[in-house]
Amino acid sequence: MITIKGLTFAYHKKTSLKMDAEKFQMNKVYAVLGKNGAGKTTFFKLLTNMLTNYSGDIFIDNKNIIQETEILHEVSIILDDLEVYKDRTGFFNLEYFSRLSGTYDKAKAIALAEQLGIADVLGNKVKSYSLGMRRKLILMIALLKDTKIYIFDEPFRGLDTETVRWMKEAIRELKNSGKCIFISSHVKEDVEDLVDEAIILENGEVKRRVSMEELNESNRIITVNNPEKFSNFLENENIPYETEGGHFILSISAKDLQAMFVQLSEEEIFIEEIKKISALELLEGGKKHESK
Ligand SMILES: Nc1ncnc2c1ncn2[C@@H]1O[C@H](COP(=O)(O)OP(=O)(O)OP(=O)(O)O)[C@@H](O)[C@H]1O
Repeated sequence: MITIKGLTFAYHKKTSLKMDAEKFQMNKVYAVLGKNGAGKTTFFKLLTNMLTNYSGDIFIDNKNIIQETEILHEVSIILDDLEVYKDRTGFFNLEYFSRLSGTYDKAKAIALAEQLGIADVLGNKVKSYSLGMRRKLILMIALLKDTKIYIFDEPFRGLDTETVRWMKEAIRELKNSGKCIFISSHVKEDVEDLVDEAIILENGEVKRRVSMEELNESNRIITVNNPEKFSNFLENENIPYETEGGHFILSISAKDLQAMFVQLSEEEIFIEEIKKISALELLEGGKKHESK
């Protein structure tokens, strides 16, 4: 398990990540989502001691990663901007990066490369690779390691649809073997069918954590003639909602919505517009109102 306590990190005095009392479990896939600059990569770098001048504590399996650094052998990380040695072969890079924190199994590397369709080019210099081939090589570097935690920064970027499917399957297999996996992505659809929970970062803070169930719920954006009356109604009925730019966001089934229509018309609240939206589409906005 990963536990974070009172974490604050600043680049040049500007707070870039703030996180408190967050826990992440094994056997789960977490998506870390957020706009450019939200703090995704910073979070990953903090988890792996690439950035250490922070206040607060990060524990992996109850070991403070600053004091007991050997626990980081249990973490594989692939950052979006990982630089491989372009003047060397694919084989060289796989062996080099594998040996940095463990052992190298050439047979496993070849088997993995065959699945990814790059076995034929592993003997060639990386500078002759296409972007997709280079991305595959980078994914292989992470997948060849046997660790408890895997961090993939934008793992699907530059990959074709078939490889995205393959990578998702690889991530599911890791999860089924009890690992904890973090992935960041800008493409929400890429993570929707994969993750157990999404961590929504905004300006370096966790805005929300959304479960898989919430991700798959269909939400509705509702515009009404009398917003004040409608919010009172929702609160009286104990229906949780969020608001965004004068609209209401509700997670409600079609059946319950029908029943609500009747009640609303009795109270002279009229719905002007309803739009269906997936939970992930909401993640960049919305102010949560828990019903009391
Ligand atoms: N080396 C650095 N020096 C100074 N500020 C930095 C540095 N790296 C990141 N930042 C700042 O920290 C904040 C978080 O950046 P980070 O790269 O973690 O965001 P991100 O969510 O990964 O963004 P992206 O989606 O663009 O990769 C941003 O405001 C960014 O400008």
